[in-house]
Parts: sequence; C-alpha cells; structure tokens
Amino acid sequence: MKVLVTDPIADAGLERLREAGHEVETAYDVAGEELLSAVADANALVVRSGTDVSREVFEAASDLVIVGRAGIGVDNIDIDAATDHGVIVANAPEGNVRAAAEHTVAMAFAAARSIPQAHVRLKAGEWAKSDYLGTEVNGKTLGIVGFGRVGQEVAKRLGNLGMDLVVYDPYISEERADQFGAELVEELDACLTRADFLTIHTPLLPETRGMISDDELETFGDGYIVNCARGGIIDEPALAAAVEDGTVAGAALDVFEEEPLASDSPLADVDDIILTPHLGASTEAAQESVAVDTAEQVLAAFDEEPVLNALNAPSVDEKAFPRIKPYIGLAETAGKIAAQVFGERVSEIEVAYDGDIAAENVDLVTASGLKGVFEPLEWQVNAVNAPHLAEERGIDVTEKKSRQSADFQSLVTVTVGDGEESLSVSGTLFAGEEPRIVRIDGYRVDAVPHGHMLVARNYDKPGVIGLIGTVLGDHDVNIAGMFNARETRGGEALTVYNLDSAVPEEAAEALLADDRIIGVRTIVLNGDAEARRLDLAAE
Ligand SMILES: NC(=O)C1=CN([C@@H]2O[C@H](COP(=O)(O)OP(=O)(O)OC[C@H]3O[C@@H](n4cnc5c(N)ncnc54)[C@H](O)[C@@H]3O)[C@@H](O)[C@H]2O)C=CC1
Ligand SMILES: O=C(O)C(=O)COP(=O)(O)O
Repeated sequence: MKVLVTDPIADAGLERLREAGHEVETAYDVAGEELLSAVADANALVVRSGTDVSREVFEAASDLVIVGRAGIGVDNIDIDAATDHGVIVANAPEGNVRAAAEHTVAMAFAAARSIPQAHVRLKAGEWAKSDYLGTEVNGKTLGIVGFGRVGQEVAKRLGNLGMDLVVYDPYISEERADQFGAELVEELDACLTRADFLTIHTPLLPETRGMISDDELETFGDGYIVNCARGGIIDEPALAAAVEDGTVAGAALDVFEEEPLASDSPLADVDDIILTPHLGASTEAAQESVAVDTAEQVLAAFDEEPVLNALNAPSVDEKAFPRIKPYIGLAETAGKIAAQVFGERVSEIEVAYDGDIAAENVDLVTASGLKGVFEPLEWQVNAVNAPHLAEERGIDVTEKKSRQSADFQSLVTVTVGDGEESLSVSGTLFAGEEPRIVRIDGYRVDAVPHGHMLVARNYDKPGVIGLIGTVLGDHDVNIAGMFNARETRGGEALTVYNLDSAVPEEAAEALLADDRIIGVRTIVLNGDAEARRLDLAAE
C-alpha cells in the first residue's frame, strides 16, 4: 500500500508504516494540482494542519482508504466529502493534549509578563526594565471557553498556580467542571465578564467561528486573551483593534485564520499581541506520540481492523471487535443475497440480531449489512459511507436486537423491502466461524455463501432438480453444492445452488421456460471477504 505524508510527522510514525511493509512517500508543502497528482495512487494520506484536504482531493484519490490526522483538529479535512467517498478520517486526539496545554500556559505567562517584547529589546541592546510591569496569574480568574481535553489540562495547570476557574462549554456537565474546581457558567458573556485571562479551547465549527468579536472583546475588557485552539474563532481585525486601543490588555495567539500568517496581518503590528507559528503540538513527545498513533490507525484501516479514532465510521469497541468480526462479512453477504434475490428497488432495510450477537455494539455489522445490500446495485459503497448513502437516498434503516434465539447461538438477518414486499436472508456462523446462510425468504436452507449461487423457486414436482442440473450442465456450469427446501409436499420450494462459475442468461431463461420453475435469481458474492476466505481454504 502507498502512504502519502504531506505534513512533517515524527520518524517513529514513518518507520512504523515502513516496517509493516508499506511504501511511504513524503511530499511536504504540496498543494493544488501537485497534491492532486501525488494523492492519485495513494491508499492512505497522513496530514497535520498544513494540508487542505478538500473534496477535490477525495475526487482525485480513488484508492484512498483513510486520511490520518497526526493531531487533533480536523477542520482542514472535508469530512463529508471523505464519507461520500467512503474514506475513513481518523485523528490522534490524545498525544498532543499536554503539549497544547503547556503552550497555552506559556503563552499566558508570556503575555502577562511581556516576555517576547522584553527579549527582543534586550537582544537589541536595550535594558527596558522600567517599561514592563506585569500581571501575576495568582489570584486572577481564568475564563476557559471549551472544556474538552486541552481545556481541562489547562485548568489543572493554571488552577494549581492559584487561578480561579470559570468555564463556558454548553456541552459539559456541572459535575465535570466541579471535578476540576471550576465553575460552569451558562452564558459566554458571564465567562467574559468574570475573567481576567481568557483562553479558547473549542474546535473551529460554524458555531464557534467568529465567536469572539467586537462585542465580546468589549465585554471582556482589560485582560489577556490566549488562543491556542484555532484561528477564526476570534475575529482577528477586531482583536488587533481592541488591543491597539487598550480595550484588551494583550493577547497571545498560536493559531490563525489563514496559515501561514500573512505578513500584512493587522495582528503583526500590535506590540501587545504575541504570536507563535502554530507551535502548540510541536514537542518531541507529542509529535512522536501522534505520529505513531496515526500510523497505527492507517495500519488498522489497511487490515480492516477497527480504526479507533475514526470520526466518520461506525464505532467499534476494540475489546469486543474479535467477537463481532466474523459477523461483519456475514451481514454483508446476507445483505448481498437479500438484495439480489429480492431484485426490486429497496426502500427499507432491517438488520436484526438474535442471540449472543445482540449483546454487542453492532454499528459496524449493520453498516456492512447495508454495504452488502447496496453493492449489487453498483453503488460505490463501503461501511463508512453506507449509512450515509441510505440516509441520502431516503432508505429507512432499522436495527433490531433480541437476546433470544431459538435455533442458533447467534443469527443475523437482513431484510430488504420496497414498502409492499420484503425478503429476509439469515446467516449464522457454524463452529463460531464458518458462515452459513440458514434462511432465505422464510425457507430453512443450509448454504455456504460462496462465489456464484443460484436461488430457484420452483414447484415441488418430480424432475425439477434434474432439470436444473441438466440446464446448468448444458451451459458448462458445475454444481459445487445444493440445498432444497420446501414448504409442503407438492407446494412451493426453494433451491440454493453453489456453483463454480456464473450462470449465463440463456441458462436462466431456459429454466424459466419450464412451468415448474417460478423464478430464478443468480447471485454473485465474488467480491466478498468471506467468499475470498473460502476460496483460499479450497485451494
Ligand atoms: N495549537 C495547537 O497546536 C493545538 C491546537 N489544538 C486545538 O485545540 C482545540 C481543543 O482540542 P481538544 O480539547 O482536544 O478538543 P475537545 O473536542 O476535547 O474539546 C473541545 C470542547 O469544546 C466544546 N465546545 C464545542 N462547541 C462549543 C461552543 N460553541 N462553545 C463552547 N464550547 C464548545 C466541546 O463541548 C468540547 O468540550 C481544537 O481546536 C484543537 O484543534 C489541539 C492541539 C494542539
Ligand atoms: O492537533 C491540533 O489540533 C493542532 O492544532 C496541531 O497542529 P499541527 O499538527 O501542529 O499542525
């Protein structure tokens, strides 16, 4: 597999990918057409905040399986486009949290004590001691906007340095804030009014873009603002003006609306605004950690294992994965068979779980069932985009679970319908691993889901099985196995054949010409992981 890395990550991450036998190409600072051509044959793309992973990138990268973000923020990645293209987006949300929190603390001190300004003047030979009278953090109030991983680490550190903590985050509980000795306020304004120092730790979202602008700066008043989260959350011209005219005492910014920061940015001209070039995550420990975590996620995606920090794929619990893994292929197969036997436009899909499997988180299994249904309809589909495709096409998806199962330890049933008629296919695992289709449209069967299959509905009359065998033989189709199920003697029956090759259309027509045959459906499972596994076993 080819991994394209377009922002510098630690060698440990590159090594991990190479050791696993993958080709790793680094192409730092590529953008535009150059990026589109570099990504064209990549199976994974690894980025930090420097690469704009737009919809065009996904359109240009038809073999892409995963975009790994070696860090936290994914605002530079078009996740909807990734989902539309069935590409996993995964970040590394833990490894750089402490680094970002420490940088925030450093920036608060740097602003409060004018460290960079004094440093520059001293280097220039000026002993400007009397120009700087700083502010202590001890006994002051820190307003924290966004109380997630980084916000909480900042609270720990600055709380221990004697600051009172006021938090604004509409998505956390009072208890959570309490655990950090912080007071949760309901309005941003309350946080701004109370704070002497303000630090921002939200993602950049439509809701947080421009969240701190003229009015908020006015409300905040004479204090210090630190932003080590994302550019665009604070209105830059408004901040430059507020610090310039003394409304706000000072600011320290690590992140900018446009990066790299333009040299004519209004921020650059204001002495009491301190700037660093997005260094929050740039420590050796953080970079090593996020690079290795990202490499692990890329490898998991390549191996079709759960990608733990996937942001747009069905969630999977790492410990439970071995228990659900065999059902992923089974649900996909059941979905494929159901769609092909049904043969009509599908507007409803139900994936039902009976027995032990019902105790598990089956999001990924359900998504695979949907994938199976959609694949014969020739949609570009995988477990990442299947739920989204269903929603987009107005297909009703339901998941049902029952811990009871009369005949099987675990049973997965995919039912497809068009609002009037429906058809169900159930599968189980024999001996915990061998996939078997055990029910089709209510008939009890025992079919190995494998390669090419033929499902025939026929009247239970003498000679039918001979007829099918002869017609298939005449068309050079070898029968590997068959199973016949009937409702009542002489009534309707259903026969399932495993075949060594595809059924030609003329063979299907010849069968349908006999009035003992009610219908035939040919099924192809070739692309299926379970089928491949069985093929290998057969070899
Ligand atoms: N400067 C740098 O190098 C680094 C920057 N970051 C950035 O720091 C930010 C925070 O990262 P994490 O703490 O890991 O994220 P997180 O997802 O753990 O926390 C974000 C918090 O923001 C809150 N939030 C969301 N919308 C909000 C709103 N409208 N008002 C108030 N709170 C809101 C959420 O409820 C959540 O608690 C991100 O933007 C991330 O990209 C992270 C690491 C390094
Ligand atoms: O992890 C984040 O959100 C960061 O902002 C770090 O960005 P970087 O990896 O240094 O480009």
